[in-house]
Amino acid sequence: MLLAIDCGNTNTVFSIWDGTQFLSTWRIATDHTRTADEYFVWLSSLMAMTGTKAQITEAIISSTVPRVVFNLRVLCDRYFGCRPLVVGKPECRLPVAPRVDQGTTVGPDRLVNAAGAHDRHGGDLIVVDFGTATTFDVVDTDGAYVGGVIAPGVNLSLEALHMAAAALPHIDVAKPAKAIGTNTVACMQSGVYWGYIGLVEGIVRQVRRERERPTKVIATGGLASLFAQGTDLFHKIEDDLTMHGLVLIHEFNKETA
Ligand SMILES: Nc1ncnc2c1ncn2[C@@H]1O[C@H](COP(=O)(O)OP(=O)(O)O)[C@@H](O)[C@H]1O
Ligand SMILES: CC(C)(COP(=O)(O)O)[C@@H](O)C(=O)NCCC(=O)O
Ligand SMILES: [K+]
Repeated sequence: MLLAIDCGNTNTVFSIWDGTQFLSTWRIATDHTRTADEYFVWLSSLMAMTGTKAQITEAIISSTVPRVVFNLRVLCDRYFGCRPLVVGKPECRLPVAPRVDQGTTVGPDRLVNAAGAHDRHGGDLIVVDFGTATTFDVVDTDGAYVGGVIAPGVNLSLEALHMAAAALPHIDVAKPAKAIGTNTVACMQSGVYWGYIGLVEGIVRQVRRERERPTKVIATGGLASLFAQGTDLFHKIEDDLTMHGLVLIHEFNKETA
């Protein structure tokens, strides 16, 4: 079975793919000091507690945090006896090569999202991923990642408000009942929620103007469904998009080996 690992700047997600479906998905805070042994204790206790019977023999990793890859590699080697494929490394091939400036490094999560979304929806696409940063990945008709947009993430924006202004509390993102807030928290929620809807709609409008062709918008990431309540921009919301892309890239590399 395949262990697929999606490491973001905030959270790292582990999913087990049995060849047909995901058996389980678990999330842990991203921490580059976590050792292979710690990952294994955590993983094996979750497997035992949920009765997940999985013989892991293969692994694929996408990480936006380069420092965590070392310990994840050790995890795969020591406990699962395999060498993981790491997206972004030369030995990991992509179904379609990205078309970007020479010498640039695209976040592996964005390459994975592009592959996963194109497999499900075809081109042309914009994938919006609400992570630590909010990314917009533009996917061409043939599935190539051709660029995009990186905007500050929703929680980063809230954190920045709280950090910079003495009277503004730490709050969670939520869809406010009204745009006009009648208390501090409601005002902040409105600023971030409706400000973000404006950001997403504005960026998509501008990208579509540059692309001059019909382009579907696919959203992913934990906050996608919350923002879908404020706009009809999204053709589809897919929580498992990155994981789907990881499985796809793994299969592609096996087939073309
Ligand atoms: N369902 C959710 N509801 C509220 N906040 C969420 C949810 N899922 C993720 N978040 C928050 O969104 C931010 C991005 O999370 P995540 O998608 O895991 O980012 P990354 O992939 O960059 O690690 C984090 O601050 C996280 O706490
Ligand atoms: C933009 C990102 C920080 C998003 O990461 P995430 O929010 O998923 O942790 C990541 O994709 C990244 O580090 N990218 C490198 C630069 C680029 O994609 O062009
Ligand atoms: K991500």
